[in-house]
Amino acid sequence: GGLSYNFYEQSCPQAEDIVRDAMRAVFMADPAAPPALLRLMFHDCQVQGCDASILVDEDANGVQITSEITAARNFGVRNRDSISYAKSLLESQCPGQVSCSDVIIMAARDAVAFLGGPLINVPLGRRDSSNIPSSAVADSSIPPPNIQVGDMLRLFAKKGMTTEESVAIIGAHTIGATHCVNLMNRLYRSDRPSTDGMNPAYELMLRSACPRFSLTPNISIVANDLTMVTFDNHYYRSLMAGQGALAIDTAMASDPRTAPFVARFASDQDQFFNAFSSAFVKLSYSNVLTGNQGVIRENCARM
Ligand code: HEM
Ligand SMILES: [Ca+2]
Ligand SMILES: [Ca+2]
Repeated sequence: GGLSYNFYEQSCPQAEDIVRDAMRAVFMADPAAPPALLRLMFHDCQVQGCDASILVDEDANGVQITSEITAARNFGVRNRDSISYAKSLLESQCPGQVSCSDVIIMAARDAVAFLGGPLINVPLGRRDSSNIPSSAVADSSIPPPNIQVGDMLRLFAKKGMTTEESVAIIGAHTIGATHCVNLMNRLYRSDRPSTDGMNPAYELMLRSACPRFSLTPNISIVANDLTMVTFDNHYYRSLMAGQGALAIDTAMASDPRTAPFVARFASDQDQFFNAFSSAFVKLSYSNVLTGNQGVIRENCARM
């Protein structure tokens, strides 16, 4: 698809090392940065493809625009500045060569490896979008926390993923956290089913972390699994115990299409890592611009 494993061999052979070193500094300073950067990649790739549209805040003349980041579904997305930091190092070494969209992919890859996950070899050569991004498209393209299993499988099948890979890619939730605002509906809506597979003790814990009349649902967070700073298979063991924070997490453990993979990943971390790695590469191929399409932005925030 126009991407290759040695894309920067001539134009910027040290590109991957520059990004890795920059990210190591970011990750050492802020343990919440790796999950943020992994989610940033998903939310970029999900909207118009992996084209760094999520980074744009200004048009070509430097005039502020309504950017994707203002979409409600992008609530909590952070660390766009870490991408710009790595990009500025690249610009000083190899000006005009490395796209912002490739930096997003490399940073997400490095985040997974930094927290103990697989080191994923990803093809490079993406180019950046040059059309004004839309927060409305972001809100309609990024899945809601209560997405049904069937819709989730269709979403990832469009990216060529098998059911196993779809279950694996959501294993990204083995790191990071969820803000209470994304849990209130699940915990307190009146038409909630009497059981949606959530463990009662875990539900009590969530309710005390996120009280119904909380004044700080945009600030309070709960861990996505018990090892939120380790990329491991604990997430799947939590799901089997009814301890998934989001409805889609819990649903994967009981749906007959996905449950066998949840169980397998819970007992075999290597299998999770292998399926996650191939799923990550497929995600990173979403609607990429290559060749003469798009541009290499100099400033990731400006068209
Ligand atoms: C059906 C698919 C998915 C849904 C509905 C979903 C939904 C969510 C929600 C609601 C949050 C909490 C955000 C917050 O409150 O701050 C979250 C967090 C997160 N998601 Fe997903 N997600 C999905 C798939 C993915 C995928 C494919 C990835 C990456 C490959 C991913 C990576 C993450 C990460 C790393 C976090 C933690 C972020 C942090 O701690 O800053 N998610 N997700
Ligand atoms: Ca995008
Ligand atoms: Ca974990």
